[in-house]
Amino acid sequence: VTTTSFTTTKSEEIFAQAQKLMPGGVNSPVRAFKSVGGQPIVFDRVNGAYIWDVDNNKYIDYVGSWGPAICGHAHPEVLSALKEVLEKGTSFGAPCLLENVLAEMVIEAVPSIEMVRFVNSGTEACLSVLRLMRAYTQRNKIIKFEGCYHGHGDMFLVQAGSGVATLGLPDSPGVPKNVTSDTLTAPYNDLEAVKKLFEDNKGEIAGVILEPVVGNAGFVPPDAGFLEGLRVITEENDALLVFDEVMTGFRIAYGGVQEKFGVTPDLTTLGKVIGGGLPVGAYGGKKEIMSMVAPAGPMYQAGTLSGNPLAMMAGIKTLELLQKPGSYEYLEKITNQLITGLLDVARKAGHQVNGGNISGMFGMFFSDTPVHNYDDAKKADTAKFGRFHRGMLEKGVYLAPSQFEAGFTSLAHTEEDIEATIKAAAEVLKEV
Ligand SMILES: Cc1ncc(COP(=O)(O)O)c(CN[C@@H](CN)CCC(=O)O)c1O
Repeated sequence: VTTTSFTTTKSEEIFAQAQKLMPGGVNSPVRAFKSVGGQPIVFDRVNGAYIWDVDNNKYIDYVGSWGPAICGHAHPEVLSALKEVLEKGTSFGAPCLLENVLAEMVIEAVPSIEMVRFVNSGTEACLSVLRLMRAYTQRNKIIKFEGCYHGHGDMFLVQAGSGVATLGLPDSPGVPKNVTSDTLTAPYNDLEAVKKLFEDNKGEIAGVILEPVVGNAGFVPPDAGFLEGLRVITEENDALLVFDEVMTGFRIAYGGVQEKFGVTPDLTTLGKVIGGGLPVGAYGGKKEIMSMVAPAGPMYQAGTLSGNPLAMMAGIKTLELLQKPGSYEYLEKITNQLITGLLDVARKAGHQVNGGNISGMFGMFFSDTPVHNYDDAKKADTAKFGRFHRGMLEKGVYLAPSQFEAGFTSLAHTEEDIEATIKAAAEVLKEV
């Protein structure tokens, strides 16, 4: 895909103005292109696998709004369902049937979820699940993994991935030490480190929370036995196992990583895909645990727009589309074709690269060692990644603007899109 004259005049104007109005000109840090350099692209519209920016450049999109656009942007069936719901109002602040419908679909799909609560973002889901972990076990400490990102809640901003890693931030200011003193960290894929933390903090750890396939340190899948090992260790210590499937839910498989890998956590967080592009998050798990959540139980959590009909309908239609036979086989096929092609042309151009995919989630590191954890990921050549990102952008391919993010495909991506992307990469990788 080549764009004749790649001009970003309007993007630059709008972004210059944005920087006067909003910190860094964005409403989420990773969008500012800080780690890849250069001018962020201001979107005008999206459709299917494509983006058009305000200068009318067209791109093949491998970010998909960071996951929600798994059926393709602005899917006609999602939009028409939303238009119908719109006629009846946007938010009730009261029970509505659509909440039951999406809840039933989520409970039906996700092995660990017997009962679910909807919220408005992945961050909210993770904040809530953290409180529930502590309320249920009456213990305060949690284990998270270096490079994993669970939203921007204070407790999680320790060795976090995603934007925190992208910007190379130390743990964020404004987070009191006494808040993060209960957050223990271990390297991803390191069961011995987890065992040691449990030994050193006997009876004090509420549970372990992780991205069961990491997307926020770049794409880092679990080593064989890692997830199974965590399930055993948490059971041995009467601690909870929590999968943060905000990114992987309904993407790695319809039932998430827990279905694909056959390891069932006690609690799960969801987001992105289940909102079909509207603000939704969710947390759920065993009825016995979820029954602690107000008003059924004493653990408080609430939200004005939680479960609103618009967001529920966007999620319902998205999951219906994903239920169509062959969806995940298609995602696996085109995404494996993509990453195999990218790694191949990169090696042919003399670069050391590692990467892979699981279903519609992929990643590539400019690194000569396979990446098993955050330390490995940080050894990657992020400067080269930045040059690669810019080169691909100018050829009409929009990749996640950070080495510490994953890539996402959709049911709307065609084999022609994949081939065009690989062709563009072959040209760019000769120069980076
Ligand atoms: C595993 C996982 N858990 C929680 C979150 C937080 O979800 P949100 O609050 O951004 O909806 C996320 C959000 N992911 C980032 C992308 N890496 C969102 C993009 C952004 O921060 O702008 C996540 O990946």
